[in-house]
Amino acid sequence: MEKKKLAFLGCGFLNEIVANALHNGYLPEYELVGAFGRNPVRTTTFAERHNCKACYSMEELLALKPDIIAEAASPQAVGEYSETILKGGASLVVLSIGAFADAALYNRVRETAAENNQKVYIASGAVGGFDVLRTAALMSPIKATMTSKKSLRSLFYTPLFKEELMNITEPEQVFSGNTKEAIEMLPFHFNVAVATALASAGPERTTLHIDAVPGFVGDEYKIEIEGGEVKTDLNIYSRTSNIAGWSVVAVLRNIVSPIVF
Ligand SMILES: NC(=O)C1=CN([C@@H]2O[C@H](COP(=O)(O)OP(=O)(O)OC[C@H]3O[C@@H](n4cnc5c(N)ncnc54)[C@H](OP(=O)(O)O)[C@@H]3O)[C@@H](O)[C@H]2O)C=CC1
Ligand SMILES: O=C([O-])CC(=O)C(=O)O
Repeated sequence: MEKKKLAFLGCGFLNEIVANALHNGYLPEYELVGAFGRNPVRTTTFAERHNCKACYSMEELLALKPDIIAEAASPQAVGEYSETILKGGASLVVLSIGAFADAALYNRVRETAAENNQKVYIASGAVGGFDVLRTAALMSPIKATMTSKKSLRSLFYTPLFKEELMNITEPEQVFSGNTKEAIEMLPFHFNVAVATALASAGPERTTLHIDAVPGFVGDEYKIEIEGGEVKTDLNIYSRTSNIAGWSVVAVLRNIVSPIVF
C-alpha cells in the first residue's frame, strides 16, 4: 500500500513526539515528507533529525503534496494557514484549536474543507471524551462546564498570575468565564477548553473555571455536561503535555484504520 504523505506545521515539542512515534513504528502507513516552522534554525535541525525536507514557507510545504498536515504550532498559525492548506489539497490535524473560538474562521475553514474534499481533524489534545459530549448535545440542550486545575508555576507570565497566589494554601479560583474569553486571554493554554466547547455547547456557552492549586503538578480537567438525558463527569489528569502529541498519533492511526473510533 502506498504510504500517506505526512507533513508538519510546527517543529517544536509536540510534533517532536509525533515524529518520534513515526520512527518508532506507531505510524507504519505514513512517511514524513516535510516540516515548516517559524524559526529557520529550529526547522532545519528538526528536519535533519527526522530525515524530511525543511520548509521555510507554507508554499514549500504544500509543494511536497502532503496528504495530511499535522499542526502543533500556534492558534495564529491555524488562522493564517488552515484555508491555504485545505485549498492546497491536504487535510489538517489541529492541536491549536483555540483559533476556532473565532466563529467566522471556524465556518470558513469548514466550508473550505468541504469545497476541497478535505477534512479537519480536531485532536483530543490533553482532554477527550468528545464522542459522549457530541452525542449528548444531539439529544437535548446541554450545560457544559470545564474546571481546570493549574499549578502556580503554569500561571506565571499569564494575566491570571498575581503575587498573592504564592501564599495560598488552598485551591483558589483565578478565572470564571466562557471559553472564548479564556482563549482570548490565554491563547496557548486553553485549546482544550475550546475543543471541548466545540464538541458540546459552543465556545460562548461553555463555562470554564480555572483553579490555582498549590503544590499541584501536571494538568487536570473536569468536564461536566448536564442535559435532559445525559450527564457526564469526566476527569482527565496528565502529568505532562505529552498526551497532546500522542493524541495526534491516535488521530493519524484512526485516519488509516479500517475500524474507526
Ligand atoms: N489541544 C491541546 O490539548 C494542546 C495544544 N497545545 C498547543 O499546541 C501548539 C504547539 O505546542 P508545542 O509543540 O508545545 O509548542 P512549541 O513552542 O514547542 O513549538 C511550536 C512550533 O511551531 C512553530 N510556530 C509557531 N507559530 C508559527 C507560525 N505562525 N508559523 C509557523 N510556525 C510557527 C514554532 O516556531 P518557533 O520555533 O519560531 O517558535 C515551533 O516550531 C501550541 O499552540 C499549544 O498551545 C499544547 C498543549 C495541549
Ligand atoms: O496544559 C495543557 O496541556 C493544555 C494546553 O496547553 C492547551 O489546552 O492548550
